[in-house]
Amino acid sequence: MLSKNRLRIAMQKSGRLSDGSRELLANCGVKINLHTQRLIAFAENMPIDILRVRDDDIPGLIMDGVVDLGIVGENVLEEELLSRRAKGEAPSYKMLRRLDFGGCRLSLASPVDTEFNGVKSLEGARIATSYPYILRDYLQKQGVTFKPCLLNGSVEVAPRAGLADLICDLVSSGATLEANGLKEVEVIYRSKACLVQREGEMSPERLALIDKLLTRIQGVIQARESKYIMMHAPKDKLNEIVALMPGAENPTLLPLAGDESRVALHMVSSENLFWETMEAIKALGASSILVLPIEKMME
Ligand SMILES: Nc1ncnc2c1ncn2[C@@H]1O[C@H](COP(=O)(O)OP(=O)(O)OP(=O)(O)O)[C@@H](O)[C@H]1O
Ligand SMILES: O=P(O)(O)OC[C@H]1O[C@H](OP(=O)(O)OP(=O)(O)O)[C@H](O)[C@@H]1O
Ligand SMILES: [Mg+2]
Repeated sequence: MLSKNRLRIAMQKSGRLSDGSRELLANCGVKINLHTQRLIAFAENMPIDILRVRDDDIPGLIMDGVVDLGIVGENVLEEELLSRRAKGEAPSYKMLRRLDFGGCRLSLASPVDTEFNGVKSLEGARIATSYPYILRDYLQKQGVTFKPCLLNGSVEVAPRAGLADLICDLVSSGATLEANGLKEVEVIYRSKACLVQREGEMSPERLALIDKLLTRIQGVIQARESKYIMMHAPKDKLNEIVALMPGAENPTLLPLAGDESRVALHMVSSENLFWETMEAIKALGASSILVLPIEKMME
């Protein structure tokens, strides 16, 4: 039985978002044993219960106030929002933040051998999708009506099966489209995983716990996007070297024993350092360039 006093978080049980969701919570110091097939997991060190469900159910669980937080794709959240609005409901939730995984786009795709003459030419077309409301919202704004063909999975087979003229489905690398003889013709929605909170009353303790988690998530994501950079740099080229580093803060400079012309330079960069930048830094006379990952960060 779930306790009313513990924070409830819904995440995808198995699929594209489950590893990212589990890792994020683990990196935030939430200790959960998800190795078992249990659909409910209890954190050992914090008053948090995890509900492991189909991703499609997460927006509804948040909007109905069953869980306090959920980690879900923006695409699924938006579809549920539009679907409930179409039924005359007024669903609500709080978007706490976008996360750094689950990036994909919802796109229209047509068979490679057919010509695409723009969205306006789709009037009356049969389009297979699992996202009828997002698609309708997009096409309606362009004054286009279409015939939806609802499929919950394997949408890519619809044109070859003679069910539809085009599809509207999620794309990331584009490999699935290619394997099915389809080409992406229009992006209609860009999505990432996000952290969502239910509306409504919450105890001060629960709000404080959400706040703590959010601060930790910020630290985890910021650390993942940052690098610690160390090098030996010539003193007369310091400005040029620092200017090459993306998102650099003030560097720390330390003397190098037995070398008057160079210093040890340490700094945190808010982005990854590309090979090209490292080569340019080396060309300015720097050596022993190290780029290290950062585990945690707090400002
Ligand atoms: N190719 C992809 N690359 C990155 N993220 C993706 C990709 N496809 C989907 N996603 C994101 O991950 C979410 C979950 O995708 P997944 O394919 O695991 O869903 P599902 O098959 O509906 O799973 P479930 O069994 O939970 O209903 C999508 O709603 C989307 O936000
Ligand atoms: O552009 P790509 O990198 O090929 O990714 C796109 C595919 O990924 C998703 O399905 P997934 O593989 O998660 O399987 P599913 O159909 O079981 O949801 C999505 O529905 C596409 O089919
Ligand atoms: Mg699903």
